[in-house]
Amino acid sequence: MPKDHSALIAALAPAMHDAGALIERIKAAGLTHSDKADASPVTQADTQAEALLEAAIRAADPDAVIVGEEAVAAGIMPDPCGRFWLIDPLDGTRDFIAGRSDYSVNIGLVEAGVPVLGLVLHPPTNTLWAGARGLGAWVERDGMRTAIRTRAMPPAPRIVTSHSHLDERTKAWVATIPDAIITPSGSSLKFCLLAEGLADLYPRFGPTSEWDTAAADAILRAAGGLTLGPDATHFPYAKPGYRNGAFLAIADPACPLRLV
Ligand SMILES: Nc1ncnc2c1ncn2[C@@H]1O[C@H](COP(=O)(O)O)[C@@H](OP(=O)(O)O)[C@H]1O
Ligand SMILES: [Mg+2]
Repeated sequence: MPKDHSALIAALAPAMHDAGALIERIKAAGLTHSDKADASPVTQADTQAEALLEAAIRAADPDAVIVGEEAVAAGIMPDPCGRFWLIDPLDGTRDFIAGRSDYSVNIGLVEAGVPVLGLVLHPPTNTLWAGARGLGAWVERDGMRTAIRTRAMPPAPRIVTSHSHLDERTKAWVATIPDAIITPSGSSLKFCLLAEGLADLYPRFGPTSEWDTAAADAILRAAGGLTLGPDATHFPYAKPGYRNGAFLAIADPACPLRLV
């Protein structure tokens, strides 16, 4: 029997901090990066952090199916199934390489196509967001845990968009929202801003993979928000190749906005 969600988060949180510390050490020592087969960048930090996180999941959940971004890049991709973990050891690699601070470490658990548990760490500040279906969501800063919740939609909504991959369709959608305040940000931290009640909408038309979004999406859902696909149903996981199409993350579930 796998541990319950609360015990899994407690067991994995130390590994999240260890992965963050490892990434910061590698950054301080001077980064080199190479390009993967899909031309996206990878650093030593990505591969070493993924090995650490995969070992931690195996220790906490011995029969786990684990899908890691770097393992997939190396040709190891289990088929989507009813229950599996997703690891993105360093999301926002372009921002990381560019010297910006919005990158994150991500572990998510998907059950029956729904992201039900997530942990997201921001290495530069050692901030950890976590949450699970039925448990709520929280953030830990300086060892202090605070419960988090999404906010009601304000008259001037804050919209978060990708720093590195902002496409024309996303720009066009954002332009239709009156009085929007746009905040560019890298990585899954955009979902965390919604979960924490600091932003309202995260539209994304360009492609991502499920490891980019599962952990933080689980935290957003646990904090009261939702993520919808273009057909206005809950954005599903366990898709072929773990490929994400367009989605709209929404803080306030009463918000009527949709992607199309
Ligand atoms: N063309 C593309 N195809 C698939 N994923 C893409 C992509 N362009 C960006 N991404 C994903 O978007 C993530 C970055 O998100 P953001 O732009 O919000 O910072 C990247 O994560 P990595 O940095 O882990 O590779 C990458 O996986
Ligand atoms: Mg990523």
